[in-house]
Amino acid sequence: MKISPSAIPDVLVIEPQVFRDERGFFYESFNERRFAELTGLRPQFVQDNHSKSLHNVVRGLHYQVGCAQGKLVRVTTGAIFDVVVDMRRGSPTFGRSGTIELSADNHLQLWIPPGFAHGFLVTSDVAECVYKTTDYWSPQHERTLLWNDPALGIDWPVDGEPIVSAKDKAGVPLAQAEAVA
Ligand SMILES: Cc1cn([C@H]2C[C@H](O)[C@@H](COP(=O)(O)OP(=O)(O)O[C@H]3O[C@H](C)C(=O)[C@H](O)[C@H]3O)O2)c(=O)[nH]c1=O
Repeated sequence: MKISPSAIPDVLVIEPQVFRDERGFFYESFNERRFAELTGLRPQFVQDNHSKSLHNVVRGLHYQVGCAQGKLVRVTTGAIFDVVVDMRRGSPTFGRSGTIELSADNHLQLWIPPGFAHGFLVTSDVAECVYKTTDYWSPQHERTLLWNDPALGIDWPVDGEPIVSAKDKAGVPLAQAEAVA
């Protein structure tokens, strides 16, 4: 397993060691001891999520206030353009976005600390995204940042009009968004 920093300090890119043979491949998708050795972090995950999305779907940008979730995200089918935005009040990178391709082929994972909005665009025909969270989903604490707010400066590689939920279409621009204390 290799850990590399991303454009935003604290957001980490994880490249697992993949063992391939004539049958296929095997890799440890999470190892608490190894993760702690390499990052100094011991996130306590309480929830595993799995979503499947069609081509050109955008999900997000979601975050929680009061019970912010850290997330360990990977893709098991297809590929996504994954996006994080720093929503931590007082952060020197507040409002800064980071993007990365996560795919079933590259096996990359993203560690997103609590306090970040997260979302993605599906760039393959279909994509399955699985991720662990360090706190429970809480609808009343969930906030939606407008995914295509020009102030975020995110160059989404959309294929025409993306498929976006009503909730996400009603997202809040960064200038009006609630920060995470
Ligand atoms: C997030 C969540 C949702 N739900 C239910 C609520 C809805 O009935 C249904 C779909 O929820 P939603 O449209 O919010 O799903 P996504 O748009 O994939 O939300 C996720 O989008 C971005 C990518 C994230 O990083 C978040 O983890 C998460 O907010 O699942 C649950 O029962 N538990 C949950 O933890």
